[in-house]
Amino acid sequence: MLEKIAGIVVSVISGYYDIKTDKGIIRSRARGIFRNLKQKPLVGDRVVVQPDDKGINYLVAVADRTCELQRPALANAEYVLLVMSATQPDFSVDLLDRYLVFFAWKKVKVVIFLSKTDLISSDELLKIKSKLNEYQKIGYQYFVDYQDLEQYLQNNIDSDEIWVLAGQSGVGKSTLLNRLKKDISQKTAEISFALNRGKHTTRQISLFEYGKGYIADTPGFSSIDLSNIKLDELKDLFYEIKHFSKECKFRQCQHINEPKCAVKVALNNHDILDSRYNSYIKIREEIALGRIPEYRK
Ligand SMILES: Nc1nc2c(ncn2[C@@H]2O[C@H](COP(=O)(O)OP(=O)(O)OP(=O)(O)O)[C@@H](O)[C@H]2O)c(=O)[nH]1
Ligand SMILES: [Zn+2]
Repeated sequence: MLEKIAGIVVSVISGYYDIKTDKGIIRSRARGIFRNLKQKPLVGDRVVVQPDDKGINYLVAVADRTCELQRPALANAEYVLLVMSATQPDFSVDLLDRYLVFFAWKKVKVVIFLSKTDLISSDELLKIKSKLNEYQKIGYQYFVDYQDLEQYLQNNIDSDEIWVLAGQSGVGKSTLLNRLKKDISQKTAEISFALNRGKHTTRQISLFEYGKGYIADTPGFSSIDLSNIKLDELKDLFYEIKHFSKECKFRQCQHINEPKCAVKVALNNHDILDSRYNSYIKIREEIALGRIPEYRK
């Protein structure tokens, strides 16, 4: 019996899968069975590789995914590094809430990075920071300084954890990625996916090592579409609304006009931001009317 090895798909090139394992990168093919089942393995998949009697490596099993993203396709992302720009395009809590709802729905955790702070005054930065502090209270950590972010990612990206950048077009995702990649190539010269070098035929997502885990080299979520979120599940995607809703009189309270609604009480006490509650109502109406716009990357 030839040895089976567990690993993670770090890139896909013309039907070949590069699997990072304890024994280094193993280039494999996928068994036809995956194609037949329409279970095409993706970058980020946790897989098992086994050589056949001719020594050709085959991907023989793919573990269930914790989440799956499209455009570009990526499995098992644990965190999104959401890039929001201070200006060009302007910082918007409305858009931020939409992203946060989407990622909560996708079950991906979020850390926020505020880019282009060099283009605004210190007063404007203070204003944005005071808004972001409110999001920090909800549970969304944020960074405005590249060095702080870099240090955080180095120390906190956990073993085998996958991170992916996201954000509106023009906020600086590629700029940030290039900077992170440059850092890593300077600091850990020995890490390289040597098999890949110069062989990219199509531009596909791949993972580069960062901290103890990985960052995807292409931003994800090129568009966010909220229209498939169910009306009833939306409320729990706002974490602080979910938190306060435990005290609502009705278990199915939608926090609109129901009596003894703890969310409304929290809103009146300013324990929930008006802007967050308004985002909830607005997105709810859009879903109800089926007229959610698609936010392009
Ligand atoms: N001044 C300043 N400019 C920045 C910063 N980050 C990015 N830019 C500029 O903003 C523009 C857009 O940056 P990109 O990195 O291409 O943005 P992106 O998010 O990858 O954009 P898409 O590819 O359209 O999704 C470029 O001209 C960058 O040079 C920053 O921190 N400060
Ligand atoms: Zn309620």
